[in-house]
Amino acid sequence: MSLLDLAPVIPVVVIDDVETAVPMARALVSGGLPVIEVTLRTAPALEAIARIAAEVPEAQVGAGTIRTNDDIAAALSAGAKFLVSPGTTLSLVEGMDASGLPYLPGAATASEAMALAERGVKELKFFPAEPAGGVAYLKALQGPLPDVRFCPTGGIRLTTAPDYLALPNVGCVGGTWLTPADALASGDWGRIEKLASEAAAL
Ligand SMILES: O=C(O)C(=O)C[C@H](O)[C@H](O)COP(=O)(O)O
Repeated sequence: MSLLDLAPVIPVVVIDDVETAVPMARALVSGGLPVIEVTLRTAPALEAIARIAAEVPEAQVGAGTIRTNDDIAAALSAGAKFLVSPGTTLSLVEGMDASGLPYLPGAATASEAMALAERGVKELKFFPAEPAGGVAYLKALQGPLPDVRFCPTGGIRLTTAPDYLALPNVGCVGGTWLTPADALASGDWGRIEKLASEAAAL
């Protein structure tokens, strides 16, 4: 099944302390969000992916902020199940394709989406969703690019997600609002599970 259709929301997670990775993933899964993107923005990110992959088998853990082919290799060896990038270069999409994993390459314009669709890649991350034009922009892309589907991410919250999810060219949305830094730091797994269950009901 397509990455876009597994859950209405993909939590985008920034891990500062590797010890939070497994309880956080369990809270997200219990709340109903099994697809989790761990951004490669922090030092513990790869170890966090490895631990979630090993200890939370119900989760589908992927690597976000993929920018280089070295990132792809590192994500693969950590056990990532999918790859997400904020934007796309030719070598990056070639590397993602060669990885054998599902992937969501980033695109923010009609031209970027067309370049990927020309290669047969038609499921994309729309980033940064809100600054790039949000719901109105995606609605406008639907006419000329009806076969391209998106996971918009960037500035989306629980209250704005439904407008995106109502679009026919949106499969799911991504966001960091499910795992607030203060909830991770204080180990407030109940709060994260509640945020996940609200999002899973969208
Ligand atoms: O790190 C990445 O790979 C990214 O592409 C950026 C993230 O998806 C956004 O930063 C989402 O963050 P919020 O706007 O807080 O929901």
